[in-house]
Amino acid sequence: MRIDQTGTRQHGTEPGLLEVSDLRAGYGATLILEGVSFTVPPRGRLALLGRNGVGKTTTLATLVGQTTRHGGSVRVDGVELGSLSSSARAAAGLGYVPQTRDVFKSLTVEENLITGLKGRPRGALEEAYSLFPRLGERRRNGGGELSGGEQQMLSVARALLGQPTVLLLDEPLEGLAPVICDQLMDALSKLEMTVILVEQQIDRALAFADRVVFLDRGRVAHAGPADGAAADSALLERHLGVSLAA
Ligand SMILES: Nc1ncnc2c1ncn2[C@@H]1O[C@H](COP(=O)(O)OP(=O)(O)OP(=O)(O)O)[C@@H](O)[C@H]1O
Repeated sequence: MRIDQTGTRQHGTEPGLLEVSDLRAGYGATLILEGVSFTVPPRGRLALLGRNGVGKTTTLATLVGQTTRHGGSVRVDGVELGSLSSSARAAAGLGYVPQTRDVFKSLTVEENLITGLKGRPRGALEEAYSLFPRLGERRRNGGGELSGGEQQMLSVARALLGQPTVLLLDEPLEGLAPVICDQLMDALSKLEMTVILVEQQIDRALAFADRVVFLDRGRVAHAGPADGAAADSALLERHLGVSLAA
C-alpha cells in the first residue's frame, strides 16, 4: 500500500519507496550535502559509499531529521517528510541504526528491546530473538555487558521492532570480528524491506546491495548496479581509493 501526498492510500503498491531529490543539508549554516538525489524502490538495497567525510552519515542523519535541511525533498511512499519530527519520520517508515549503536547500557537486553516496541505487544520480542538467537540467550544481561557484535545486533533488532519499511544502517560492521560480520550480514540478508547501507567493508556492502551510490564532497559522483561496481576496479579506485582483491 502506498500513501500519496494527499494522504490517499494507493492499494497494490508495496511500501518502502524512498525518493531523495536535490537534498541540501548540513550542520547549522555549514552545507555538507550539496544536492543529493537517488531513489530506492521497495525492498531495494542501496550501498551508500565514498571516502571519509564525503557526507554518508550526514545523508542518513538528514533522512531522519537530525541535521539542518537547506532544501530538496525526501519522500517515503510518496509522503514528503519535509520538516517532520524524528518520531513522525519513524511513523512514516524510517528505521535508523546510527554508527554509535543505540544501546542503553544500564538497561537489560530485553528492556532495550521493549523501548523499540512502539506500542506493539510484548510477544513481538520473539521476532528479535528469532533473528538474533544470541540476544535471547542474553536477554537478562545489561546492555553494557554485551560484546560489540551483540550491541550491534541489539541496535538493529530494536530498530526492526518498530517495523520500518526503510532501514538505514550506518557502518554496522565497524569494529566487529569477521565471524560476527558474517552472522550480522547473514541476518541482514533475510530482511524484506528497503535498506540503505553505509559501510567501509566495500566487498560485503556490494555483495549485499543491488545498487550503489558513491558520494563525493556532498554530491552523487556515481550511481549504478552493485555487481558492476564490484567488478570495476577503476571505478572503486576513483571513488574510494581502493580496489577489491580479485
Ligand atoms: N555534527 C557535526 N557538526 C559539524 N560538522 C560535521 C558534523 N558531523 C560531521 N560533520 C562534517 O560533515 C562532513 C561529512 O561528514 P560525514 O560524517 O557525513 O561523512 P562520512 O562520509 O560519513 O565519513 P566517514 O566515512 O568518515 O564516517 C565532514 O566534513 C564532517 O567533518
